[in-house]
Amino acid sequence: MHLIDVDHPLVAHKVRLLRDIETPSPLFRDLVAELVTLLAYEATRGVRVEETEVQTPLAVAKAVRLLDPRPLVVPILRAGLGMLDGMMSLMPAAEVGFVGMVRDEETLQPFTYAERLPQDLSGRQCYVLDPMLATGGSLGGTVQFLVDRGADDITCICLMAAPEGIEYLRTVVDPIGVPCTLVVAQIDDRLNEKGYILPGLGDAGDRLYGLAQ
Ligand SMILES: O=P(O)(O)OC[C@H]1O[C@H](OP(=O)(O)OP(=O)(O)O)[C@H](O)[C@@H]1O
Ligand SMILES: O=c1cc[nH]c(=O)[nH]1
Ligand SMILES: [Mg+2]
Repeated sequence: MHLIDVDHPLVAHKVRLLRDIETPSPLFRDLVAELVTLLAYEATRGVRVEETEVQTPLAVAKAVRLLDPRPLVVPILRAGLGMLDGMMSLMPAAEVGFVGMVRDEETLQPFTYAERLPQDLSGRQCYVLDPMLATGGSLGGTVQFLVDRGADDITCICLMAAPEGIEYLRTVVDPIGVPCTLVVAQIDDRLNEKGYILPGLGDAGDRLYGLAQ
């Protein structure tokens, strides 16, 4: 697994605002979208393109266009949905598949309650979105879904990751042998006893959309 820890002062500035307990949901949502576009710039560096030409008003220029099949963006609901618009604004031609997962707060095991992915993902580049990589169960489970459908190139984009989650993801991804990149804005210190990232930002889904019952 290839790890990219994005080191950029604007990213760090926005992460501070995101962490702040005083940041209200509307601003939190805007910050998540802004951060995603900054991370996506790094994450899509390897997006597959083919050479073509374009007619300008003056001459023919060499150019590139996204290669088919188009990339697939996969937000992990709920919190990953907050990252979708920012990603799609950078890559509007991409398609979108959905995975809904929620952690059991006692066992910390993810429960899959929704899944809408293309049957055949062979030859597709997949971009998985989830702001938080804590134990890694949710992201690891999603990567496994994609690999089972034939995905052969996976990039995960997270805002915050715990070292424990990164190591767990490696144990899922490395034996599979599919190229996988993890792009993160911030690697935090550790998990607390309830599986929350420290210092983190709390529950990303709740901060985006309100308290879940
Ligand atoms: O790495 P893990 O230990 O699996 O934890 C991370 C998961 O927890 C959060 O989702 P949550 O289960 O709170 O669901 P939500 O997005 O609906 O709030 C987060 O968005 C990740 O999906
Ligand atoms: O810190 C954490 C861990 C899991 N899910 C979150 O939203 N935040
Ligand atoms: Mg949550």
